Amino acid sequence: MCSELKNNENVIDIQSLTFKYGTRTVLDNINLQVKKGAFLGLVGPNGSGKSTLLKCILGLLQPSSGNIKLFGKSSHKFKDWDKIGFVSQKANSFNTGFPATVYEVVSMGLFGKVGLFRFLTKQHKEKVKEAIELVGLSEYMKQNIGELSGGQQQRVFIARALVSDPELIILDEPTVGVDIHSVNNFYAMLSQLNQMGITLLLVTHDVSGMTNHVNAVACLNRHLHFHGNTKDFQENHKLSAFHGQEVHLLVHNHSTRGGE
Ligand SMILES: Nc1ncnc2c1ncn2[C@@H]1O[C@H](COP(=O)(O)OP(=O)(O)OP(=O)(O)O)[C@@H](O)[C@H]1O
Repeated sequence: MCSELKNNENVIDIQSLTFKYGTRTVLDNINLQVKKGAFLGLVGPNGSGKSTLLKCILGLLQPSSGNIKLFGKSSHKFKDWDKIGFVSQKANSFNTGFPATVYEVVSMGLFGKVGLFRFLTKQHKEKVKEAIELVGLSEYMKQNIGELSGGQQQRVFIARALVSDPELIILDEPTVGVDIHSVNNFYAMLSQLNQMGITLLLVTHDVSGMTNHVNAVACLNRHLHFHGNTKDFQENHKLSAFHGQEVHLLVHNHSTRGGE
């Protein structure tokens, strides 16, 4: 699926990035590299600049200074947006009362490639089914999305991102509103996608939930305070320095089924 970049190459390369809203600096000299195959958790307190950083990466905001490269290309010259899937908070991304089946919602992920109101080919239809299967929702294919649980709905949005064969998926707080049992399964599914070679950047407040699944963590609070592997992240002194108080991580080694 993801063959163009070698394993040690950067999917995202952020160099000396500063972003200001007016005169207020909310991102200050950020340097962050996300390697191909990484599953990076980006954490930080409210207002620390996480969404702003994502918007800069996605080309929705222009940095005040610094550079962002996506797949080795400057973000302002980057055109292969098909390579990047984006899954936002469920509540912000979709009106779940919308009368559409799981199959229809996932098909929408192909509109960028196929065009709106064009017919899907047999291969496209197979692709949609494959994506739904990958997120474990085959039996819900014909069900209305509004009838699914929060965790299942988020899986639908992942499948919608997967149909265009992205090499990187960026997730902004995808577990907000998802019950605790479904969250574990949701992370396990993300790990599976990562093992298939998809690079993942997960923005979350759920520090304890994600720690067992991601393979690297970045801590943002206007500055990048830490970027490294989960083992180092779990050392309390790093977290203390970051949050200004002692933080205890809950690390769950079991996976709980149910709740979906
Ligand atoms: N459009 C805007 N205009 C001015 N200031 C903004 C704007 N959007 C965000 N901010 C401010 O920039 C700072 C960073 O916001 P941002 O939304 O990036 O943080 P965040 O880490 O994603 O927060 P949260 O976890 O609460 O979603 C905050 O102080 C916020 O108030």
